[in-house]
Amino acid sequence: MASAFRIALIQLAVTANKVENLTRASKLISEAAKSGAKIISLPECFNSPYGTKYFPEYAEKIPGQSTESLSKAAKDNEVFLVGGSIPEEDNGKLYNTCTVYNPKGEMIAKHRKIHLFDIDIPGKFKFKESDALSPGNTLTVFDTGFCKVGIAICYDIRFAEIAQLYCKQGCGLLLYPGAFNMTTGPAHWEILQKARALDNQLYVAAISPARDETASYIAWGHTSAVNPWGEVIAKANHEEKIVYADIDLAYMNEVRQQIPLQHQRRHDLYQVL
Ligand SMILES: NC(=O)CC(=O)C(=O)O
Repeated sequence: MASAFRIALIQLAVTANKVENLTRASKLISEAAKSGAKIISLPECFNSPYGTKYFPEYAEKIPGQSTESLSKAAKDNEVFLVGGSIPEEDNGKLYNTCTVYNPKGEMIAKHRKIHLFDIDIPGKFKFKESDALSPGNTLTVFDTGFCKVGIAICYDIRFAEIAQLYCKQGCGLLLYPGAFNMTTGPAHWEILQKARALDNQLYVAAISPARDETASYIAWGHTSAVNPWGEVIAKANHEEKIVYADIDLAYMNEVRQQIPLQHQRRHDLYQVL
């Protein structure tokens, strides 16, 4: 399998119309596949506006309407597809869930957001995802043949240990469907991607919905990809856009040889268990 491949990150303009979101996502997935992308990702909450009041209304069982549409898009375009996330209903509980498909359209992974977004920045921004959602309890890595890919959702990017564990499990790429906002986005979105990429010397991408100034939660946008040297190699502004990034695992290995962090850890003194 090739050590260099293209990924596409779809900064989708999500609306309140679920069918419209699914149709538009499928169209952009086809466009990205035609441009040579082998792994394609949608943003967090790609089928619904982001907000605790929307989750119960848009929630679906898996499999359901949205995941059937993702499976078909992966199969029709013969790509690995990371389905951003959707509000999922299971046994009376709601989750923020990412499903992943192989080029045959088979679901190969399902990841529920582990850390719920409960923050309070007085006078600026408050959000309590746990008012509506329950947290997931598993970490998620899948293999593509190109490299192993680790998945986590949005707020999960702030927890460095997950990325470290994924690195230890052999991932070359971490994908974070996410929707930062106008307070934390400019402050932390890019620097967190750089931090996870540099700490672990791998590729990191974060995939946001496009910004909708009329929404109750205004997403920062700025879908981007960062290489193992900590450089932003591809980036959107805030409008709908497909962001392409070329992943080069030979380059990743070069960086790891030049600065051999992986072999220099003092596990005799410390260890993340
Ligand atoms: N929306 C999120 O889950 C996270 C976020 O916006 C932040 O960490 O900031």
